[in-house]
Amino acid sequence: MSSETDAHPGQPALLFSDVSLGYGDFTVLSNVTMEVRRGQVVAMMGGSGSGKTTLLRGATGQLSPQAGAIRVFGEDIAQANGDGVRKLRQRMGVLFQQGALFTDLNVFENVAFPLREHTEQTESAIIQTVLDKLDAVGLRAAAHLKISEISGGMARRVALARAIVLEPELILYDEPFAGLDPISLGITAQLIRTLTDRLNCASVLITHDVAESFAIADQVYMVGQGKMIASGTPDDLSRSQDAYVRQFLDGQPDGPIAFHYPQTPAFQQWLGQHGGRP
Ligand SMILES: Nc1ncnc2c1ncn2[C@@H]1O[C@H](COP(=O)(O)OP(=O)(O)OP(=O)(O)O)[C@@H](O)[C@H]1O
Repeated sequence: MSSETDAHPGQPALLFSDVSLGYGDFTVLSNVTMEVRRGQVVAMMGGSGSGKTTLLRGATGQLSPQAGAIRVFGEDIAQANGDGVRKLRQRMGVLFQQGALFTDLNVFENVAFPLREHTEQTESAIIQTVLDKLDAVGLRAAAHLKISEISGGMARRVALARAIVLEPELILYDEPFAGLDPISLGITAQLIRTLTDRLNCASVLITHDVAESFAIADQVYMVGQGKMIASGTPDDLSRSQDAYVRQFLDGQPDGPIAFHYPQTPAFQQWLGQHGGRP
């Protein structure tokens, strides 16, 4: 696929080497190793609470690993100083679940915002770039609309145009398909693939959606039970007989993925303080 035409085959845009991540002395995921190269779409999958968002926080440097190293464009992000992290983040686009558009700005100004903040481009260059990015998401003719005048699916696409306006080398998408109707979902998935190919960037999707992500991903990583459960191409995973992978892909209610959040000492303590029965 497109990874074969990778313009930068030498160095992954994102590399996790034997990484453990968590909060305080609670470890969410251990020994995670994965890489994402330019031109690749990589899907990061796992059940609710398995640690997908935690991985994303590691990639942006919001969370330092408890063990191992996270390299962004070859640099250890946990070792970088404030200025270094800012420079790395400028080369990344992050699309959060709630696209958080500015409701007091119209569509055009929302997409123009990062250009005004981070570049010295002239007004005519800004108009050209913003219309070009809106065109890439099919919303050139919606430039003048207020945020209150566009649908939820359109708002996602505006947020996507804003995330790519600085032409990032790495884009992280947090649940890009959540809450979209089947048509918008298919359009968004194809957009992610097309933009990855056009910008030759590396794209990481955090998602539960098997069908859409398998249709566009070059590589899939699946986390669960505190570790990396499986990795491979969508075809590799589709053929897997691993019980966790099968339960996740087939959406079976019974299997190794527990419905109940596990009881922790902190919960037992809270319950005791509130007079609940164990
Ligand atoms: N700020 C935090 N402090 C302490 N624990 C946290 C924090 N954020 C997340 N967790 C815990 O880390 C674990 C993984 O959460 P995370 O949000 O990474 O899961 P997820 O796979 O993204 O889930 P979902 O698909 O439901 O969004 C959970 O047990 C959660 O309770």
